[in-house]
Amino acid sequence: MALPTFDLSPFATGRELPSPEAAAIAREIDDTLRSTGFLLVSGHGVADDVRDAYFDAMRSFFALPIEKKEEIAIGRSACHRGYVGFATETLEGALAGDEDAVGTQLAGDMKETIDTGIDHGPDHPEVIAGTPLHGPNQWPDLPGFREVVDVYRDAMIEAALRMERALSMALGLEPTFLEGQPGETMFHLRLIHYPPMETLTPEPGQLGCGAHTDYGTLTLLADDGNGGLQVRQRSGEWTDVVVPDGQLVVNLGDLMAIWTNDRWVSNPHRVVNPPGVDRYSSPLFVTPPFHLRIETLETCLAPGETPRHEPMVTGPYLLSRFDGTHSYRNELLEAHNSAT
Ligand SMILES: O=C(O)CCC(=O)C(=O)O
Ligand SMILES: [Fe+2]
Repeated sequence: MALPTFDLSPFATGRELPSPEAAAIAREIDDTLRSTGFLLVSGHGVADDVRDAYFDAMRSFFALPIEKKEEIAIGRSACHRGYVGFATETLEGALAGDEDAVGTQLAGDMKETIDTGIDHGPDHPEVIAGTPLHGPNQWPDLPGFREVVDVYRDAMIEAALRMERALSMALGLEPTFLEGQPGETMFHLRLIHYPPMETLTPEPGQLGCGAHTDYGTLTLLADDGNGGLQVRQRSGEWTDVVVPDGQLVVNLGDLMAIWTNDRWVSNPHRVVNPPGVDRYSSPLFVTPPFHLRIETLETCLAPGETPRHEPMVTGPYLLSRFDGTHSYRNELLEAHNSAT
């Protein structure tokens, strides 16, 4: 399915907002998001050479022997950062409002990842306060790797800010509404490798990445052009997402439904490992500050209308979604892994 592409350059940091040009794009984005939670963006500010160096770094890391990769295993991190091995995360069934379905499919995803976030040193106030999900990344012993990933994450955060400005305007709010929420927005950059299908012996229903919705507000994803990402339309049909070279896919996470009272909702998506070729992809997950209470925005309520969702505090909600899907945090999945 060809998704529409929107130019984010009018929302770049330093550009005057709101501008008539930005307002027109924001209106079109709103029209699209009322029917599907997926779209493409250009003008996001991530330079091709920055992206190419990052994808090369991903290939180098995932080619390392498993013992080297396990040196930075996520289970060694107190803040959910590090290497997640094959079949240890199970996204199938991780759908909003359907938490009971998580874990009914126990065969884990046929992918491996590194989960990273903004590096928080020991003096960061949230680290001092012991807030979960805040702390340092774990880095492999690969020269230049950390620098390349940090440069790419910074570029992707700028892309995310452009998108947040567009979404804020699309909701009839100040352009800085989303980025200006009190506290520190969580930006989790994930590096993913999917091996080719024929190198695997999947259990029934096992996928590269099981059907799920994303948890936060917004995800921006780059891939290597090898395909495999599929999105479920409101009609129930699964369609392939083709990401043209140089563009990013943007999709909504579940918290957006609370904020917008279901004007915009997330779509389930999944990855089928492509045949004959490895797939590398990388989502940046944008989640509002840990302590922020998400409740329906006034601009998304018609006169007399009441919110359809209970308010939710971001951090505990995100942790509960991680607990359901990561075997190192979930006894049921852990037991399945050690038995197979
Ligand atoms: O690799 C992809 O294309 C999608 C990954 C994804 O949906 C996720 O990690 O949430
Ligand atoms: Fe996802």
